[in-house]
Amino acid sequence: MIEVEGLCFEYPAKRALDQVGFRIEPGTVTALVGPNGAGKTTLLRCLATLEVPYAGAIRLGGIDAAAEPRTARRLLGFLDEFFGLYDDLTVLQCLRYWAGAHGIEGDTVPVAKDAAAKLGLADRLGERAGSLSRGLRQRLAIAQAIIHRPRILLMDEPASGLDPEARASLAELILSLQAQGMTIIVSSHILAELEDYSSHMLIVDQGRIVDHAPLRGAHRAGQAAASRHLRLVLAAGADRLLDALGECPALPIPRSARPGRSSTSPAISSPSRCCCGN
Ligand SMILES: Nc1ncnc2c1ncn2[C@@H]1O[C@H](COP(=O)(O)OP(=O)(O)OP(=O)(O)O)[C@@H](O)[C@H]1O
Repeated sequence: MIEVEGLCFEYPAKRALDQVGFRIEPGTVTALVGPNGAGKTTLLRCLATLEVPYAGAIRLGGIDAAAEPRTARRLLGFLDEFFGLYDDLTVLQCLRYWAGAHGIEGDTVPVAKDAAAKLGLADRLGERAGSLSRGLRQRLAIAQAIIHRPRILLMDEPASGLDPEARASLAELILSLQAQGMTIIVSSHILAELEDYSSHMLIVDQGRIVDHAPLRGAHRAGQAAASRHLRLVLAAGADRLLDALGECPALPIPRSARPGRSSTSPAISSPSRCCCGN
């Protein structure tokens, strides 16, 4: 569904993406994670055809995004991190406006009502966008992004600024959009936001993909993430850390690093006890 090869993007004084490549299967929810400045927004904007990379290829549903950006955009919904709404319009008017902007012809009311229903906004159609809470504004922005029934939805930091209840509801919403057949990429630098709904994780750092892996299941994504990204807090320095960790069967220590396979890395030292967290 989404294929990226050798993608490079540069701002005037900064290479933001460097030889990025990956493939995302239809119907998956991919968490795009990485620290601040890693390149998440730039990557999403390139996928959304809002930025033009200087090298590499992006294919969306088999369509070459550089050669046919307009066709590619029909497949795409994009939620910007700093989305804007027409605050003076009602929810229904906002949705009808976006239906028209996406080229939907004829009576746009049923389409707008359908999108509102999908996002739990059916009883808010007459309310002004400017009067909605942050969580409901987020829902309206997503409804606008999916009004043309895209096959791919890209969301940049959708949980930012939401309270825990609204975040939980966003997670449910993402799962329901996935169940409707969408392929979704959601960016965040907060792992905990992504763990309830992601089927895959794409980790970017300094403009490069450092890992891309399936998680064991949406509801166990957090455990999987924890098992893949372990933070050790050492009470004191000690030798033979890998030997100590290798004795714990629950830890995913690579075979090559297990005791007796290789010498302990001189860069890592181990205490006789350590505590682990994520
Ligand atoms: N308009 C710009 N001009 C110059 N450099 C930029 C511009 N936008 C982003 N950058 C730089 O490109 C790199 C990638 O930025 P990007 O916004 O894609 O990262 P990010 O992972 O989304 O970060 P965050 O989590 O903070 O939103 C960073 O070093 C950033 O400073």
